[in-house]
Order: sequence, then structure tokens, then C-alpha cells
Amino acid sequence: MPDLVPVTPPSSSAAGTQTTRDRIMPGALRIDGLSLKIAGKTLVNIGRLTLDPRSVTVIMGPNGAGKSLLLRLVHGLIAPTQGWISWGEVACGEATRSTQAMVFQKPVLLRRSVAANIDFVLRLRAGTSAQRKARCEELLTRVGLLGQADQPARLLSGGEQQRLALARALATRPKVLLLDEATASLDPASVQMIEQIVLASSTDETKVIFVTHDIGQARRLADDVAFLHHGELVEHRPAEAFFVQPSSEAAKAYLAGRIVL
Ligand SMILES: Nc1ncnc2c1ncn2[C@@H]1O[C@H](COP(=O)(O)OP(=O)(O)OP(=O)(O)O)[C@@H](O)[C@H]1O
Repeated sequence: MPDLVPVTPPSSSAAGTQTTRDRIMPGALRIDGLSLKIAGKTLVNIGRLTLDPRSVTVIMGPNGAGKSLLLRLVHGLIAPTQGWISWGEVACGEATRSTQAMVFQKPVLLRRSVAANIDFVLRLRAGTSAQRKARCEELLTRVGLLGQADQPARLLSGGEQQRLALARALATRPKVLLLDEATASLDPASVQMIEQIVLASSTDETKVIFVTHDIGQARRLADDVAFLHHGELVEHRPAEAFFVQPSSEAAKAYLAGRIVL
């Protein structure tokens, strides 16, 4: 296990010194001896996992495999019972969370206009109102919602709401973008748009970790696949190898469409 430096909140880093953001990249995500137990039951148990900082990692596995819990652990929304998660030299926690963004299956939006939802996030960062406006327009253009900027967010369709949630996540210029079944209830056109935005984002120095049940989607997006079963990591391989020749019986059965218990 490498020495992990104490985390410095981004706001307190002096000019000219490395910020938490700088120290996260280009380091990999490393998980070591990670376990999560609730009420005496082990729900996540991952010995070691290292993820490339620039790939799109897809996390797959049957229902209840621990995919969402793993994402929440990585995002620091829940604390592990044991073990470490680190980005580069930095232990994951409060400070790394501000360099990450997570998109959930059900978009969580403010009861304000589309643009105000983005502006809310932009206000947490430095910048003039003209800069915020320009950045807001850039983000809304990127997700195809500029025409609805002044509309109440709650009037958007499900797919549009999810694109707004994605734009809001991208507003933070995250080093790591975590998506938990973000397209699960959307139609094919919305799925395609979100996949395109995600793929384009992953080239901008943003690591993407995408949880999905959809094998076709995993094939389209993944550079590498981590397959979970009963809270354990049963394999982590480059996507080509995983889809052609999965090494675990659970992944073979899952890809063949058989029921995996
Ligand atoms: N707060 C909690 N307390 C107790 N058990 C929990 C809690 N959260 C999740 N679990 C259990 O942990 C297991 C893994 O849950 P998780 O949501 O991570 O699965 P998943 O792989 O994302 O499943 P799905 O594909 O159905 O969303 C499940 O059996 C779930 O019931």
C-alpha cells in the first residue's frame, strides 16, 4: 500500500502548490482491501482493483451485486468498514468528492429554470456572472438544452432532465464522473445522446465510471469492465477480452443471458 498524503481541501491550497485535483490525476484509482458490512452482512468485499485514470470503466453485475454501493463508496457518500480507496496519491474522502461528480438513475434537480440548475453549481466556483453565463450556455449547448434554458427544469422530459443532470455534473469539470444506471429508464434516442456526451467527456481528462445492466451499452462505452457478483470483484479486464472471453462463470452466464443468482 503506498503512503497516502493527507488531503488538503482545494480552497485552502496556496497558489503555485499542487491542489487535490492535481494530485488525483494522473494517478489511478486504487482500491485495497475494501469491505462494507451492514448489520453483520458483507455487502462489498474487494481485495484489490486499479483503474486507469482516463478510461471508461463499466461496472457490471446482476441485481444486488454491490455496483451502486461501490460507486457510493468511491464517491465518499458512505464510508467503508475496512480498506482504502485512493486517487493518485490522495485518499478518497471529503476533498476528493469536490473533484468528482455523480449522476444517479433518477435526476435530482432544483425547482428552478434549466439554466438556474447549472448556475447553482457554477456559483460555488470562482468567476464573474458573465463567465458563468458563457459557461452555462456552453454546457447547455453540449447537452442540447440551450433552447430550454429559461424553462422550469421540472417540465423537461425524463431524458432531458437526465441530460441536465449530466450538464450539472460536468459544470464542476470533474476529474471523475460516476454514473449509476443513468440511462436505465430512457428511450434509445436519449440513451444515445447521453452516451455520446459521456464518451466526449471522457476525452477531457475526466475518468468515467459507468454502472449499467445493459450489455449493449457496456460494449459501446467500456474500455474496461469490472464485473461484480455478491459484492466481490470476480473479474476486471479490458472490454475486448471481457466480452470475447469472460474468465468467470458468473460473467459468462450473465453475458449469455442466463439468470445469475
Ligand atoms: N443501506 C443498506 N442496508 C442494508 N443493505 C443494503 C443497503 N444498501 C444496499 N444494500 C444491499 O446491498 C446489496 C447490494 O446493493 P447495490 O444497490 O449495491 O446492488 P446493485 O448491484 O447496484 O443492484 P441493482 O443492479 O439491483 O441496482 C443488495 O443486496 C442490497 O439490498
